[in-house]
Amino acid sequence: MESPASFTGGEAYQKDFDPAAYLKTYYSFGSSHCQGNEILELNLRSLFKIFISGGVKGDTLIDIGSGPTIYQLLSACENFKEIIASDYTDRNRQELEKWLKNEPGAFDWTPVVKYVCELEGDREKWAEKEEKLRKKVKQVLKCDVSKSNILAPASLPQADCLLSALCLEAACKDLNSYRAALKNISSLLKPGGHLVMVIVLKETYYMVGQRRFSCLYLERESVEEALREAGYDVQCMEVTPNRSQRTFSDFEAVLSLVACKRPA
Ligand SMILES: C[S@@+](CC[C@H](N)C(=O)[O-])C[C@H]1O[C@@H](n2cnc3c(N)ncnc32)[C@H](O)[C@@H]1O
Repeated sequence: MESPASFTGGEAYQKDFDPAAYLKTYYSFGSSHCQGNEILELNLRSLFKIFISGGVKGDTLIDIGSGPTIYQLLSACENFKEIIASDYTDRNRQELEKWLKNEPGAFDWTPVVKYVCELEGDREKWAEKEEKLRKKVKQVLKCDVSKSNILAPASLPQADCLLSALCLEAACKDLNSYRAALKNISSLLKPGGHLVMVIVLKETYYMVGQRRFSCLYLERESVEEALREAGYDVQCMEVTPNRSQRTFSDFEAVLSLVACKRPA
């Protein structure tokens, strides 16, 4: 199946991607939006398994296409000294900064942080974890995965770990650009370093408020092939079918993975 003709590229993201609507739809815990919550819980458990049980660790982690969200960093922040977040749009980066600076009007991640603390063994440590994460995120940078230097004009030393959740399939028009984007982001990773990804499979669109955003239709096999071609050995991969109601998007499964960058 082809992704829809109406590809929503950088301009659409910059103009129409509303961080508040996105957060409300997909990241309200305890709201009536069950789909977001189930998938969010699944992703939080996968990231817990990868970082806490699986022990992916190091000095620096770069999160690519962070959007306005921090859930993906909650377990990771236990295992890295420094985190760099990044996103394409100004509004997403501002929304993220608002939470990092604990400013009024920032999204309330407390229920999500509590859930992760519970997974990690002590629900009561949520305020400590929020503070830890706020300290560890050193920068929020502009990023464009379609460029060879994705963080230009910034330039960073290669990191021990790259994390990317739900970004490349949103940012890329076709499989060729997906493969190219994977290679672009990989230049930021040390040989032997880990790439952690959360990916939606067989999705063609997702809604942000009333706006429909396109998604590159991906199958597990195309992801595996793109990773091999970009120089990775996949260490673990888990596919979970989507059993929830499909109101805001049409994905069929979520894939989480850890891959290791082969030495050059
Ligand atoms: C579905 S959201 C995912 C956000 C967040 N990582 C999450 O897990 O909810 C897709 C993100 O990709 C970003 N994006 C779109 N095009 C991009 C590009 N060319 N380079 C980097 N990020 C891009 C968007 O700004 C948006 O934040």
